[in-house]
Amino acid sequence: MIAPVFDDKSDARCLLEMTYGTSLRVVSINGVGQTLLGVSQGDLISHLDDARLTPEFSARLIDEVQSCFVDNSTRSYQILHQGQGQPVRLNISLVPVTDPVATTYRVLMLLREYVPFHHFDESSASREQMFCNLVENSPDTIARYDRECRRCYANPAFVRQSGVALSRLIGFTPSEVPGGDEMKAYEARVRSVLEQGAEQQYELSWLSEEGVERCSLIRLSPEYDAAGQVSSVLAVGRDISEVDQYRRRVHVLANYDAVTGLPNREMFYSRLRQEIATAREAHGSVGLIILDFDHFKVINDSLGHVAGDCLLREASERLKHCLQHDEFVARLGGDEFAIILPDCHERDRLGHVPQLLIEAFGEPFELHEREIFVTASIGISRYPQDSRQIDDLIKYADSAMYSAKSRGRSEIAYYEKGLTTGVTERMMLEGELRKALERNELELYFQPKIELVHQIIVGSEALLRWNHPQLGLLTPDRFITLAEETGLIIEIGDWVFRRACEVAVEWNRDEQKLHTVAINLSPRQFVGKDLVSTVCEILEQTGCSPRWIEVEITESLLLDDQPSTRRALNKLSELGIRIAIDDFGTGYSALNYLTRFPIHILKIDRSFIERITTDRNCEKLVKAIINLARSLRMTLVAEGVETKAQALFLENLGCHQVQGYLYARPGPKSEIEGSLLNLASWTLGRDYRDEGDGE
Ligand SMILES: Nc1nc2c(ncn2[C@@H]2O[C@H](COP(=O)(O)O[C@H]3[C@@H](O)[C@H](n4cnc5c(=O)[nH]c(N)nc54)O[C@@H]3COP(=O)(O)O)[C@@H](O)[C@H]2O)c(=O)[nH]1
Repeated sequence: MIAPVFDDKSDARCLLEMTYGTSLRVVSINGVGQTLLGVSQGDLISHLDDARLTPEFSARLIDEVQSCFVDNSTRSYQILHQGQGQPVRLNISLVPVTDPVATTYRVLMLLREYVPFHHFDESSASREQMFCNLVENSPDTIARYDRECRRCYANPAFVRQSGVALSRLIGFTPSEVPGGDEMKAYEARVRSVLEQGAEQQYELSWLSEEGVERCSLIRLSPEYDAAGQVSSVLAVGRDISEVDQYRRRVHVLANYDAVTGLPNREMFYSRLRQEIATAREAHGSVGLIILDFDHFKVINDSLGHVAGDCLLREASERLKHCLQHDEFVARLGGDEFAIILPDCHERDRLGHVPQLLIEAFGEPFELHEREIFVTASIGISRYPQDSRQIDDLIKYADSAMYSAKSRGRSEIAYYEKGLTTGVTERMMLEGELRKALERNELELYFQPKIELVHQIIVGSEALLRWNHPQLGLLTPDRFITLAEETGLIIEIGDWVFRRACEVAVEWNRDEQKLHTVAINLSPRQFVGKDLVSTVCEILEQTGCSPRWIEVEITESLLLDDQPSTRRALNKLSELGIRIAIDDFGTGYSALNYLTRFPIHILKIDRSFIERITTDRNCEKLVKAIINLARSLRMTLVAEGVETKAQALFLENLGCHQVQGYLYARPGPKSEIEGSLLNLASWTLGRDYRDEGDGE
């Protein structure tokens, strides 16, 4: 390693060798060294006594080298040397060079002419001035730290950036002034450069006095004294705050969701990978939860995307509150969230957290000054019980979530073998639903509606069925959401409307016997395509009177006072079509829409009817709904009446119409026609509104 150091042409260098601790010889001397000493290489390749050096020079050198040898340390001294002309004062440093050969000891001699300040010539003085200007005017911060890591120089840029007076900076270490944890770490780095003598780069971040985050990229270069020892560290820092902010922004965009601020899918994957690796090493477990809102699309379509985003943000906050510090929640996209529970087994978090999450949705969400109830379905998979593979765990939690959805709202499902076939089925159904219309596989079933006072059939609800070639008869819960999500509901909805009108025409041939057919409309049918034009076209083509038709919509459609929805409903009402609110009483607590929209019928949800004879609160609620309907002069229909007791109860409370298995299950047209004949009730259906308040 001596050669490159020794060949350096800028310094005078000479390699000395001492044998057996006494005899000293010159091994080599570079050109600068020869000039400075006024000797040639040939003169010196001998014992020093023979060389053309003064006896004082040689004696002092031998003395100093022996001292080096004794404690194997660096020595520095000054000596007057009589060269070829004027005597020169030399600064000499002796640096021991470890030599593997035990009998010889080598020392590197560095020679530098001592130049007192007044001997500087004009050019070196102006050069000094130039460097001084550069340093003092540099936009980069420049500081020097001594061996104790105390600042011994700071340029104006440094003073400006630190916001601390120069007098407070000089003589202090970074951890003393300005101080703080970041500065402690920085000081440790400066000290390591002082110890190891190797250049390093360091990114220093701190908060400015104005509370703004700043960042500097600092090059820490060791500086050596004449003895070759690191005497100080020069720290040149460039302000990269702007770059840092841009870098952070990119990091946020790449790893966080813009709507909720939660980690996104990418970050979720890397966190899950990390947790599984930790669990693998520690023989631990990880729980994965996938949570999806129920009917979010309907809310989004009916209330608009701004409200949808508000809901996502509020829900994210609620989810975060259910979790402990080491648990993790991410938004995967749409209304799908993922939660990672490390060590879930030990702490039984998997038994607890899903329930907390469901409860978090128990309170209504306030959107545009309205209260909206939203529920969520939850699917769970576990590492390592269900799988050791990340992709499998995600797939399994997803299948469990779909299984929860198929059971209804607010459900929790753990992954079980065989569930994945559910997801495959969903994908398969999507492809086949597209062809179902062409293949004539869709069919309308009908369920009669009975007027309670006279016990006569006044109409039927059209309920869609899919005669699937392999899976048999499918009810809407298997495919309506899918149709809504894929947009197929528009085409299917048109088909339903047309078919229902055709049947209404048949069942109302005898003008004396009014039989209304109720058609379910999805909120998606109100978005985009002109629903009213389609309805008018179908009515005209089928010859159906609007009086024979009712449309059933859900409350969610009315919550956002969309002008287009209001216009469509007003036009349908003006045509003579009656409008019913389906599943009334579930989900939404804002009722003022009842006065703003043309609503004619309220259908009380069957969950209330189910408990009406056993639950006092339920009874009170149904009574209140009946009174509300009466005061608004609306027809009231109770859904899901299964027992005579329920029917009697409803009749006593003054409910107008009922529908349920007690009278008839939904069936194909021909079957319903049979029961209609049997009931011999093709008499004139009566409208409570036409009769006043019906009291
Ligand atoms: N957009 C469209 N939605 C539709 C269409 N056809 C149906 N639907 C929606 O699917 C929901 C479920 O329908 P279905 O599975 O047919 O269930 C109906 C009845 O079978 C059931 N019902 C009726 N009486 C009883 C009973 O006594 N007990 C009991 N457990 N269930 C009963 O209720 C459903 C009818 O209820 P409702 O519509 O609320 O009046 C259906 O609710 C529609 O939302 C379509 O063409 N387009």
